[in-house]
Amino acid sequence: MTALLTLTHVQKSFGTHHVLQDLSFSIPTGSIFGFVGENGAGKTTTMRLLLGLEKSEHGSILLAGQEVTFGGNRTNSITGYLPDVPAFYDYMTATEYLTLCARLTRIANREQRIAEMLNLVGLKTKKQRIHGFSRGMKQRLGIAQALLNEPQLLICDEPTSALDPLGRNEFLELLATLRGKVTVLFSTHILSDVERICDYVGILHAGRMQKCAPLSDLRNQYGRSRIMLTFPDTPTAKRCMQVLAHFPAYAVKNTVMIDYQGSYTNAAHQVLQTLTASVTPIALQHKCPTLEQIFLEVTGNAHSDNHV
Ligand SMILES: Nc1ncnc2c1ncn2[C@@H]1O[C@H](COP(=O)(O)OP(=O)(O)OP(=O)(O)O)[C@@H](O)[C@H]1O
Repeated sequence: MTALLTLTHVQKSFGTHHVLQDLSFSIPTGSIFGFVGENGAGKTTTMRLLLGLEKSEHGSILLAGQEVTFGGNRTNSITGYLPDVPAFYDYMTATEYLTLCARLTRIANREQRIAEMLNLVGLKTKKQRIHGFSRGMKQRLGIAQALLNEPQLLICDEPTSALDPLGRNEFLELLATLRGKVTVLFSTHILSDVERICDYVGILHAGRMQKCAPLSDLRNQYGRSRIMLTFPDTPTAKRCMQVLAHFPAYAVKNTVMIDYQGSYTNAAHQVLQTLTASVTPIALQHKCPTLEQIFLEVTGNAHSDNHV
């Protein structure tokens, strides 16, 4: 794995509040990296450090082999940034606005690059002014702007939080098309969005990166896989609990949940072999651990009462 971005032992405090205590992690080149943490965990602070907008007390940040420094803007030429609600000059059209940005940042081949970006994000409106854009269109224009300078790293700070389900869906599909072309740092509270498009996940908690791994590894390591049996009624589910007395199972109304480790096939086989004819389920479902379960476990917020 080659890493585009590496943070090593980064510390950042505001007065006596130690927000980042010892933050170390890497983002593999070309990946979509889901950056998650509770409110106030320090995600925005980390992104501001990556953009050279905050000064750390300790540690180093290397982006594409270059040191990121406070107030320095060298690495910003290879970084794109998309905030949750991007601001524009609303009286302009998308093309006018991108032309202004391209002029300010001295981008070569302006016209061609702008046309490519508008095409990439699917904004075909030539004459419409930005004030008439939906939130989703504005977010897509935000991506076009952030990608204008062909960055190696695209930082997105809660980019879907202000979007409706349709806009969110379109936005995620667009972000997923960037996989392998741009390395994306995707900060969000919406864990289902991370599950949908990210290959790597970093969980920030108590000033440190508690876990940083491919999502598939976290699924294997954390969270419980379950088998869910559905019965026609609650009494049958209760009878099933008696039959499965030696399994780590619990009943919720007419369903029975069974935790298992290892192979799903083996676990399902054992359960079905143990069941008797009087407790035949009407459905059997395999429940994979969700990122939410994993997140709660890693941050120490998982409840022992595991009813779903
Ligand atoms: N300029 C500042 N001065 C003082 N405290 C700050 C400053 N910026 C951030 N903080 C504090 O640092 C902590 C981390 O804030 P940050 O915005 O980085 O968290 P976050 O993980 O992005 O949270 P959220 O998910 O709510 O946006 C918070 O307690 C916040 O109040």
